[in-house]
Amino acid sequence: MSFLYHHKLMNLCTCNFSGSYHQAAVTTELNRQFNLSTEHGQTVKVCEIVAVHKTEDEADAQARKTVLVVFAVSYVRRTRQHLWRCADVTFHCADQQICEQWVQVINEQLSLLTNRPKNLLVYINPYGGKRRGERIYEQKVAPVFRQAGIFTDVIVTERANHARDHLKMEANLDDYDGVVCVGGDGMFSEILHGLVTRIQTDHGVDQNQPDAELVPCSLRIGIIPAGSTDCICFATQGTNDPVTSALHIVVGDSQPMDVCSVHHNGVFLKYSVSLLGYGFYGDVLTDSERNRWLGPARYDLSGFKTFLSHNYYGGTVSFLPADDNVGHPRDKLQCRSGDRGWNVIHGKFIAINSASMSCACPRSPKGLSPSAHLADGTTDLILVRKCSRLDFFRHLLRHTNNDDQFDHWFVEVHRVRKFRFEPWHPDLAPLEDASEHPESPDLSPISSLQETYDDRTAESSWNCDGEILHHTAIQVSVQCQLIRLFARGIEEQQDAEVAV
Ligand SMILES: Nc1ncnc2c1ncn2[C@@H]1O[C@H](COP(=O)(O)OP(=O)(O)OP(=O)(O)O)[C@@H](O)[C@H]1O
Ligand SMILES: CCCCCCCCCCCCC/C=C/[C@@H](O)[C@H](CO)NC(C)=O
Ligand SMILES: [Ca+2]
Repeated sequence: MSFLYHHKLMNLCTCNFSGSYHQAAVTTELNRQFNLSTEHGQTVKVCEIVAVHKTEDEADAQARKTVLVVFAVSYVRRTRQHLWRCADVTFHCADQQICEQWVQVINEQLSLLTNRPKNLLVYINPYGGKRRGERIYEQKVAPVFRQAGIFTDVIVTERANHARDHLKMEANLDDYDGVVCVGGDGMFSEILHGLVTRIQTDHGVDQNQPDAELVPCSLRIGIIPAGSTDCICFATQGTNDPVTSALHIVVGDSQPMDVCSVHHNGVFLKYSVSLLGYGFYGDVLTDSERNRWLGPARYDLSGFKTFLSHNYYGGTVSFLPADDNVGHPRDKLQCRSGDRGWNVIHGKFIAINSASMSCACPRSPKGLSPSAHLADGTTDLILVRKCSRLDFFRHLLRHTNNDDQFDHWFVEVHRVRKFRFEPWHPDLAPLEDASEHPESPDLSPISSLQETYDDRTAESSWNCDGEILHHTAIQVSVQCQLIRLFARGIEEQQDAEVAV
């Protein structure tokens, strides 16, 4: 149902929300921020109303020398580039009873929206990003929650893994409709692990079994971006803006999301929702952790250093393509259990990236895999083979413009449901990789940097949503729609609402 206001309808506005209310003539006047002279109209959907409340407008009443009863409707207003703001439209009525009826009816309509959270558990990482988590929450988010009548229990974390452990062992999840994470991707990872592990424990599911059927989480997770990359927030709502996130939570958005489970020899290691990166992104993260004091700038410095190092790593990647379940009636593959359909690739790789979502972030607005989907049960496996520095630079550059970053001879991408990686054992590693491109001379003048590098012994590490994994041989399996966020994915760009 829509709540329509238009300057031509303002003087006689018909209120008939449920059929049980009599017609009411409501004299209204829009706030000064709206231009009454324009011909444009505007519709506010009830599901995008944040709150309605009676207010005082003494100044206006004095100017008009008449007593006016006023109520204000706060609603979601789209501005530019997926940014949402809370805007108010104020209605003036000559009659107190009519005003109260409007407020009551709107509140009744809001109470029918059962997807809206009423009680939230909020965790704030005071040390994420530029260390502004607490301020961001208090100044930008708490007022929106208060306005929407949401109750919160807030925990400012005192150590790494505080939020994870609290969710795993202490929190009374029945008290809440959702969990809010104020921080970056690392903090989100804590919430993810705490919540998913708790649900599996409560349901007696053993996470160490790579083929275990995991139980989806009923509680949704909201992300208030206050980290360095904030790629999960950016890729699920199109912007890293705390107020926009708060409003997606208030309106009760729900976005299912795939989660990768990562195992090593049958032992559970971690979950990942965005990037699992070996080689380049693993090395960037390892180096950046040494420079945490630099804040978000640490990624730029480490990215530059890692690019200059130009390391590559030998290994074997096996994967199960996403379309193997579909098959074809004439493919002669009979229904049998086992590992049919696995592809195996041996090679030397600068980067092995598994992007379970686009991994868009301000540095790379279209992300590592622009067409990856949030909830399709697959991850995009991107293999960047050994190539020249110049070629790798061209590849990286394409993450920042509209050119296709996969359109290089040394890059291949596969949409997969599962994959495995095994680093080459130094004694078993082939001396030459037959897959290397014959015409790819290293055009870089900095090739001396590579002289001490032994590509038969070197191993990188895995960057798992911004956390380092301590094993290199891993098995990864996508768990379709294991969690839900207070988000709706990136909306098709609409014309931003201007003053009406
Ligand atoms: N009170 C705390 N003290 C120290 N570390 C904490 C605390 N609370 C959480 N952490 C840890 O801080 C790490 C980084 O936090 P967060 O992800 O919020 O910021 P970031 O690393 O700057 O951002 P991004 O992950 O987006 O790059 C997380 O791995 C989290 O476990
Ligand atoms: C010549 C300019 C090259 C610019 C290349 C930009 C490519 C950037 C791609 C960034 C993808 C980030 C994916 C997100 C990963 C997060 O999980 C993680 C934790 O926050 N962040 C990082 C940086 O590892
Ligand atoms: Ca996916």
